[in-house]
Amino acid sequence: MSLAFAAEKQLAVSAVRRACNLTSSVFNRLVKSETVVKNDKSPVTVADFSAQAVISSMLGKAFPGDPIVGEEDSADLRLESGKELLDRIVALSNEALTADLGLGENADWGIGPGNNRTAEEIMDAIDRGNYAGGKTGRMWTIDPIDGTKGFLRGEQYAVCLSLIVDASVQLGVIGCPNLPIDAASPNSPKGCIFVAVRGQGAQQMALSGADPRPISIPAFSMDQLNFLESVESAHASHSFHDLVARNLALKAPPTRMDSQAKYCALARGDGGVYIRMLTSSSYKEKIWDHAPGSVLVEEAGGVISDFNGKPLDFGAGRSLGDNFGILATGKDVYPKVLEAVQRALSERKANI
Ligand SMILES: Nc1ncnc2c1ncn2[C@@H]1O[C@H](COP(=O)(O)O)[C@@H](OP(=O)(O)O)[C@H]1O
Ligand SMILES: [Mg+2]
Ligand SMILES: [Mg+2]
Ligand SMILES: [Mg+2]
Repeated sequence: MSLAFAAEKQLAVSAVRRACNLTSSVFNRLVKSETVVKNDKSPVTVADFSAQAVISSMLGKAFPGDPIVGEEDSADLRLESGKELLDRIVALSNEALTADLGLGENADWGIGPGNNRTAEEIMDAIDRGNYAGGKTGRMWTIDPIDGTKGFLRGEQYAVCLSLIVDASVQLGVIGCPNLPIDAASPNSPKGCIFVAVRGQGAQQMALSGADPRPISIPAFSMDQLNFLESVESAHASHSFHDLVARNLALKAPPTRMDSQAKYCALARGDGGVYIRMLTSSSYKEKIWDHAPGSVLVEEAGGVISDFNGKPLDFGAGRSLGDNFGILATGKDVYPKVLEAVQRALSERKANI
């Protein structure tokens, strides 16, 4: 008997790998090039749309009935002013879809030489990501480039895909083209894919699929524990995280990293706690920013919840349901860290 979600996992890894190859090549060709003026966001825009088109095209072939919650939509590309952008996206998507990787991928997924899509097909693939989400049935989430700011800085970013069934994340695949395979030697080759299927554990492999190995969250003593937090202070409140760190008397400084690479770092023990305090009461966290990371952390033996200890609600639409803050860490230290978060919340309230 084959394992649950075996076909989905195979497709998801292959789609994320092709999308990672694409985003790396856009970075090398465009972001690094000196012809791109500083603060020009177009390389990330091109890579974002193309990566979503590649993943969605493959999902559409393999699982045509499954809806997709994707971050991007093609409205801008359908305007006259979007023509040039669209041409680049079609060329890049087709380059990624038709590449012959020699990895024995399934020919039915519409990939490999000769599988070029038209501009209309590419835009339709992007727009298959417009699903509103919900409590029941199967749906995929795509975040083609998570950590767009990190991508432009040449730092961490992630290509993220998940399968949610009846509001429970069953499969998460995260590609991190800039993450060293071995965190202990930062000069080791870069580029990893993280995979988790519910009930089947968590795994890391090189982008090529080589060197697959199970990963899990090690037991941390409070002395060794450190926080993993966003680089962008607009995304998460560093000052609130500092308050929690003081409550725990942490000695190690926080590691700042963009994207769901933080969840990957946690899952293999590069850091001890993922923490994310909202900076604005009007912002709702998006399900594609946390679904793959959440199943990865759980399958690596960790716990993920909001700051009230409630599970993340992936069944309330494109945004998370009624959750406040995000906390993920190993099972053994979780109760202590949650308590420190709650103490920091009441201290902050008392000081307002
Ligand atoms: N005000 C805000 N608060 C929290 N998250 C935000 C935010 N504005 C944007 N984000 C999300 O933060 C993600 C990056 O996560 P991190 O801060 O952990 O690197 C972004 O993903 P994208 O880069 O895919 O748009 C975006 O969805
Ligand atoms: Mg994102
Ligand atoms: Mg994104
Ligand atoms: Mg975004």
